[in-house]
Amino acid sequence: MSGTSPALQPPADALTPVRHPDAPAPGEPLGSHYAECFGCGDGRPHGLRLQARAGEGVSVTAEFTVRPAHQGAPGLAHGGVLATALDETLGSLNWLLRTIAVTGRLETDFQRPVPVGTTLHLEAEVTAVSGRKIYSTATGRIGGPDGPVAVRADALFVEVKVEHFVEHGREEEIRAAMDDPDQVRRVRAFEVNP
Ligand SMILES: CCCCCCCCCCCCCCCC(=O)SCCNC(=O)CCNC(=O)[C@H](O)C(C)(C)COP(=O)(O)OP(=O)(O)OC[C@H]1O[C@@H](n2cnc3c(N)ncnc32)[C@H](O)[C@@H]1OP(=O)(O)O
Repeated sequence: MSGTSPALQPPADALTPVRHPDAPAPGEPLGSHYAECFGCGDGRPHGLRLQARAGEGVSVTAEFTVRPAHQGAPGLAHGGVLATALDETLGSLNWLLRTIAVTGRLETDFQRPVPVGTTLHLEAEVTAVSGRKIYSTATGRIGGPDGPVAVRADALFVEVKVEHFVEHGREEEIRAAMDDPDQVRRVRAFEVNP
């Protein structure tokens, strides 16, 4: 069973998403937006280290291999970890729009169990934009990029200013992020708003 609540239905006057002219070319890796991010950073030993690549239009692909640290039931991925993989993949779409946005709502369907050692092949795309609201959808397949869907999600991201993080984040991490020597991450974090 899968379904989407009315909160995730774009309004009738929603716009078709437009890829930013400076977005990475299809196939290019997006890199990490923050080294300590549990989804995409390489600073967290048990993090997902998900690597997303730009696709056509406003879409991305990504892979995540389930490790023992990601178990819920014995030998199987924890559902919350799989939701994180979907959330991270969906969140990376905003880089193609050059928008900073946070997850407002994430609805996930778990359709097949995902064993440890499995690589989840993720695909996501923005379907509509309405003001600050960005509507998107994602699937995670197992057994290959064309394998059966194990998990899927629909989401609403809400555009925010960089002040969202400065106001709400802990000061020491904010300072460290601002001092990050990695130019790509700094650009993604601080220069995405026009
Ligand atoms: C210095 C260091 C910088 C670092 C720079 C890093 C940059 C790159 C970081 C990216 C990180 C990615 C990581 C993965 C993605 C996460 O996991 S993000 C983390 C999880 N999400 C959060 O923490 C968000 C927490 N929630 C909030 O902060 C606020 O509720 C929100 C979402 C910003 C919305 O609050 P708001 O700005 O006051 O907006 P609000 O007026 O309430 O809503 C705006 C519209 O959205 C709708 N809406 C809001 N929430 C919902 C909802 N839950 N359901 C349905 N509709 C909703 C409203 O109805 C409204 O619609 P309209 O009236 O315009 O039609």
